[in-house]
Amino acid sequence: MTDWKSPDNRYLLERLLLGLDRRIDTDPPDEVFAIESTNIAWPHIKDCLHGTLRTGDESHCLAMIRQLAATDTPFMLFAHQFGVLRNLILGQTLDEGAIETARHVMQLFGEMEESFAAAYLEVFLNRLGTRNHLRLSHIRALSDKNLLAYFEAHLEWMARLVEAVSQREPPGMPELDPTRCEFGRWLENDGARLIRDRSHIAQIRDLHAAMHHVVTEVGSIMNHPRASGPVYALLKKAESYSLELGHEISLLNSIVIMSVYSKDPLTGFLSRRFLDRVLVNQMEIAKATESPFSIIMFDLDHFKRLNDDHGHQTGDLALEHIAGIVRDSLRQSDLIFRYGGEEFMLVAPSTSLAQAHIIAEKLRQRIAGTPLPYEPPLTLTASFGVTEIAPGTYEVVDSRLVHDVIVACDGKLYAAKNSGRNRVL
Ligand SMILES: Nc1nc2c(ncn2[C@@H]2O[C@H](COP(=O)(O)OP(=O)(O)OP(=O)(O)O)[C@@H](O)[C@H]2O)c(=O)[nH]1
Repeated sequence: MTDWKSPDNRYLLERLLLGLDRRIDTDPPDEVFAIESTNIAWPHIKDCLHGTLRTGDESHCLAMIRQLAATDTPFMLFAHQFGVLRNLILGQTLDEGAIETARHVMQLFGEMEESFAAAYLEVFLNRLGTRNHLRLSHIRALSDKNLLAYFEAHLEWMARLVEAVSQREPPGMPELDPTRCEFGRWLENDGARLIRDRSHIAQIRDLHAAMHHVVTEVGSIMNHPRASGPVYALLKKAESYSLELGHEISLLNSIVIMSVYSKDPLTGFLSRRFLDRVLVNQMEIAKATESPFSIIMFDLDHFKRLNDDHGHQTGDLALEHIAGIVRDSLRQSDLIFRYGGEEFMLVAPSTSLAQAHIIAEKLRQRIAGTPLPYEPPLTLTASFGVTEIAPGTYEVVDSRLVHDVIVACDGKLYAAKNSGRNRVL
């Protein structure tokens, strides 16, 4: 293997780079114009290369690479511009008819790129390890893990992966067979029984298998001489699959909560005593899966009047009627609590504010558009408050945070009542 840092090679590259600079000043090729006008990293790449070639010290280049990695700038952007630079130099060398030199330059650029990609991968692995550790700590903090125990097992699997790749040790890789890791075994057995929707389970299996496939690829190439760039790209993909998996497991977890925790007998909704625990858990899950969730509080309008005019029994019928509409309108993974007499709280995992507004608006319309079968039919309406809980907005999950979130949502509901009822705020 040639060494691009040897004095001879540095001299050759520097000479070619200076030649290119002269040409750029007098007769700039189109690629340079396009890339200079669209990207600010281009001069930095050239400057740091000049510096490295002159002194043999690549620390300036590595600092730039680490800076790119630390700000999550895709390596591809760097690699692309580095490739443009290489092609310009190659083109110039070929124009001069120096075919052997061109071949040599190709090899040197390949080595330089690998050295930069390795530095980039190292920073990425450190950051991935830290992120994964943080996700694990949020899952470990859960009071009722239920299915999230499998996400915890999966995150431990990810931690082994990061360790094995950092050490470049294929034997240290976690279980690669998607049906034999802890999550995979659960998915094949109890998971398949829990998820009644066949297409949903097929989707989760595919996602899980795709992640294993990507990681198997990492294991097979990581010790190849130019693997850092592809390993980085594959791991980035594996991390995004991993988060998606966490998201799916958290939705399944809600199904377990809805089927196991005790319910209010009239509406069949979860009783309020579990609310704080569920919200604390949901906040940790949101942190671990890096996805927001939303809560919707809603309250029937003028319910006292309905009780007063038609009797308490009719009031009870109305509550059952509303419960039926709500149940028919929601996902299996949404958690619904009876918060007070005629007040409800919906906890919608992995749901943004905009999505939650759509859900609330749909509920509002269905409630107002489906009169209680009575003689004559009674039109009911409800008012809604919606709040999003984004994982980036809090550090510590505690009862105070839960309290603040409920107060914020209740405030919206109160405002909806005050601004005329039968609306979503
Ligand atoms: N039938 C019945 N009524 C209930 C139940 N729980 C609470 N209520 C009644 O719901 C009514 C709620 O009244 P308010 O809090 O004044 O609210 P509202 O009349 O709906 O007025 P707004 O919320 O301001 O629109 C009270 O009369 C409660 O007695 C229940 O389980 N069954």
